[in-house]
Amino acid sequence: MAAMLANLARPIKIKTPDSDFGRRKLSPIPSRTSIRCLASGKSGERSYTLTLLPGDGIGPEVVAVAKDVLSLTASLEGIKFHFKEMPMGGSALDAAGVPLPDETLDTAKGSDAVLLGAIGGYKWDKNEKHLKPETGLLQLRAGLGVYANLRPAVVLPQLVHASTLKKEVAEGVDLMVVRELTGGIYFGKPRGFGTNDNNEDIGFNTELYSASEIDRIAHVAFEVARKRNGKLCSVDKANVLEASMLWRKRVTMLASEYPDVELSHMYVDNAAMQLIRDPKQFDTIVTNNIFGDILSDEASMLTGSIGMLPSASIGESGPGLFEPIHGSAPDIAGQDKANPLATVLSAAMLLKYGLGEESAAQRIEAAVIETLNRGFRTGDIFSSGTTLVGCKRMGEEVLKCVDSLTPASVTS
Ligand SMILES: NC(=O)c1ccc[n+]([C@@H]2O[C@H](COP(=O)([O-])OP(=O)(O)OC[C@H]3O[C@@H](n4cnc5c(N)ncnc54)[C@H](O)[C@@H]3O)[C@@H](O)[C@H]2O)c1
Ligand SMILES: CC(C)[C@H](C(=O)O)[C@@H](O)C(=O)O
Ligand SMILES: [Mg+2]
Repeated sequence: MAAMLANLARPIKIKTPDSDFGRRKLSPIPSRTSIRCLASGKSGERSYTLTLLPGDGIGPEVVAVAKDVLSLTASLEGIKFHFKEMPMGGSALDAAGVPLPDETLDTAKGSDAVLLGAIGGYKWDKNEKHLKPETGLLQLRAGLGVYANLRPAVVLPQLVHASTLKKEVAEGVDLMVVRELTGGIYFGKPRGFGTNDNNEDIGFNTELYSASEIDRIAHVAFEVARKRNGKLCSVDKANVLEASMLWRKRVTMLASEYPDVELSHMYVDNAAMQLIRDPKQFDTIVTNNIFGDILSDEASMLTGSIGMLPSASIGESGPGLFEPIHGSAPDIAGQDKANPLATVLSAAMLLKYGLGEESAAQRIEAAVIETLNRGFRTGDIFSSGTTLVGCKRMGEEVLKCVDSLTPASVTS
């Protein structure tokens, strides 16, 4: 992680007429190039094993698009990918009886990076906890040790009209949610079911953080904020919860190591409100697992749709996990209606932060922008005057743009 943080990504500069990714510093996340080369001895070699976990619902639809985009990009950029597709979530439950088979975790651990679609669905909703697709996802995150989940929410000028917020509120939003991913109430013990003194059924979970868990996510957030606008807002519920009181104490303590970062604190209920009232007041937000889950879904709607938000999850070492923030969307699964762009942009994050392949990542980001410039929209981001397309067609249009970009039009 230290090497990764030392090698912070430069802002992306893409020479496409209407793109302003370059000005926006769209992906100010630490690059993992140096740590990867140190860890795998792969310096100079441009051949990678990628584990693909399509999952359930729209997962296979959006991962198929991202795989095609990765394959074409690789051939144009002189990279070799060896894809290993493994079962995960509900489809793994059906095939192997568990949501995360050992072979899936082992393959993921042994690869250079992991791309996940989404898991879950009505069929498995009533399963016992250990047999839920969602449990498999938590096991995957814990197994890979990816404690830092970076969820950028950027309102692209092409999609301002797709936002449910007024243009003047949404326009120019560019924030990063740094979500703690392997601790808190998702993992805290004790948890379970039981009965109380009145013999009434109870369910309980524990919001639990150790100082070291808070410190490591705070360091990531301070570093990310330092490379953005130097503003970090830590979101907690320190007026009520002990775990949040410790969170605030540790984050405040670490601030002295980052004098160039302006730290503020906000209670989560207020943060949820402020994100809608005036989202541009935020730059980098750091928060715990559950608040980050909720606030990032909220932030996604500033950008027009949850179908636009990618994410990168990283740990101290080993492969990163890259996934859209959305779920398996059972309401539209199998209908070719899903927006694949969040997964395509997650693939770009994989290239940039998982593999250090910046030029390839930029090619994909530029292709997404160009596809939007050409007016193609899935239903979730459709507005009048644009062309409504399905998931597959959107993928085909992105591929055309990947193919038509010349090295001269994609520079770092
Ligand atoms: N990381 C994951 O795999 C993940 C994340 C969230 C939810 N889930 C699971 O997904 C299932 C459904 O959960 P949910 O309905 O609360 O959340 P969801 O994100 O799947 O869907 C919420 C809404 O957003 C829409 N949507 C989501 N992604 C879209 C896309 N790419 N394009 C267009 N529209 C999109 C859906 O149609 C739905 O109306 C549940 O089983 C849940 O546990 C998984
Ligand atoms: C499916 C669920 C376990 C997951 C989470 O809560 O982390 C999802 O909502 C997400 O945001 O990736
Ligand atoms: Mg979520």
